[in-house]
Amino acid sequence: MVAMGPSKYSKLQNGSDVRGVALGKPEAVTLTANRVRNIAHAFAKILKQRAGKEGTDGVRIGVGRDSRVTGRELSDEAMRGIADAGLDCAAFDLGLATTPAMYMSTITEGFEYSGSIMLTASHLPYDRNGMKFFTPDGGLAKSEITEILDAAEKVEAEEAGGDLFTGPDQLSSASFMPTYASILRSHIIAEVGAGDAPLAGLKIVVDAGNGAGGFFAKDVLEPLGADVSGSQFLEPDGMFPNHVPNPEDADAMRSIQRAVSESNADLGVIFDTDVDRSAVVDSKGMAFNKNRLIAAMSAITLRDSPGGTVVTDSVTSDALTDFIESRGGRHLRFKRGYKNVIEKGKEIDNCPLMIETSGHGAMSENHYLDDGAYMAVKMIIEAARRKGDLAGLVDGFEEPVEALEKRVRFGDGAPEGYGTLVVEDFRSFCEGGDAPEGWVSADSNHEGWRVSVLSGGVREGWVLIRQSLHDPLLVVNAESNAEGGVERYMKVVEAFLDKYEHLS
Ligand SMILES: O=P(O)(O)OC[C@H]1O[C@H](O)[C@H](O)[C@@H](O)[C@@H]1O
Repeated sequence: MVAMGPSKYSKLQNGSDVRGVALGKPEAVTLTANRVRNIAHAFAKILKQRAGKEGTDGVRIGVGRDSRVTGRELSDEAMRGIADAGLDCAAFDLGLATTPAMYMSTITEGFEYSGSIMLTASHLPYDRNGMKFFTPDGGLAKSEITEILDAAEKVEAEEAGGDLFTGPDQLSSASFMPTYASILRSHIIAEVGAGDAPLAGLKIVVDAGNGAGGFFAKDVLEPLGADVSGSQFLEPDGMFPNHVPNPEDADAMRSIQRAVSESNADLGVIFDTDVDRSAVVDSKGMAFNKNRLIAAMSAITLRDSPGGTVVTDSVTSDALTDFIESRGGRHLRFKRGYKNVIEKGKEIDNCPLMIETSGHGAMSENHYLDDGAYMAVKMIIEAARRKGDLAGLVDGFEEPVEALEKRVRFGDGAPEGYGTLVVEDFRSFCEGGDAPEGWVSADSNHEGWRVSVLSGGVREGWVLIRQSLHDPLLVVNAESNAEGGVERYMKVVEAFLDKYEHLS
């Protein structure tokens, strides 16, 4: 008997998102227009079932997209798929939008959609696209995405995605981004407390990387008095001709640092394509991304929520823990994956901030929503209050001298659970006395295995080996406060990994 591989729909699942190739040779395209239509159809039907149970009538779903070249076509298909789910299903085209705004459209008065779909593949190349789903309860979980994809597969099998029900009343367009921008503006006005032009005198450069974030300069900052001249790549362009829209990317960060310096700005803000992530640069060019952004956001939130817990992903620096503790907080270094981080935070009393080094950051005060624009707003409010001095916010936080991330792929034939097996071995290696002197298991290990490297009894660095969340590979992270330290640790790791035949 031939074993069944994963279905074409289930292969589109990437954690709590749908992702695939949307452009290219037909045989390479996995996220076809037809599949998007069937997936949206399945989402609408699932919402309909839920609405039926709750005794409410009708399902209204908003559809937004980032600047990708395939965005409009796929959005049109998603709209049809929703309308085809029944006469009581209506689809609203929200046009160019951001991922967090799509969630906000489900809870904002006057819109209150039953659900929303965002077409985006975040920072991935121009030929990819994807789908994110929201209801008023938040972003859908991994298990719900599996449920939708299974149902979509059935829709395809039954060929039920025809034009049977689509009537003109079921397809409309609506404008939500101006409402969302006004929510952000009101927050800045209220928090800075300096009238209706609280950003007058501040020069802020925005880099939207040709994604969906251009509205932030024109509709949020400028109306509040900020000078946004010098902003760059605000025009949506799905070929992303300037740099990868990704605040984790070194070239992207250099680009905004250059823009801040050339235009003598007080601040720079950079977004990823769909604006669920952001980073900031101060007037001296200091980058607030990764650990430093977490430190800054921790300082802000712990001031307002004393003694709170900050949940982060697993690859954060030891110095970040020290910093959070120095501000009276507790650092829970959890797992990679923004959903993991946010869901963990929801379980904890007094957890104001859940944030990843990738730049996904959510706050309990903002619906536990990872919103890059909201995080930028928090940093801008702080900059306005402190007359631009963001460096003072992270006083005492030190970046490590060296840091490295290495991704080690599994070769063909690697058995199921290979990553877990290697990680378990690494744990035994560290705990069984085979590791070099000074390698001690870290206090908390929620994912993979992390060791602290001590030198003369003093913490010098750390190493973490973990299975990647989405890919068949191991990720090794190492940081050291000693020059040459990372190279030393990596020699140990490479010698350890050498014996595994399925690692390339
Ligand atoms: O495990 P990795 O391969 O490093 O990927 C993990 C990362 O994947 C995506 O980028 C998600 O948006 C992040 O939330 C997550 O942390």
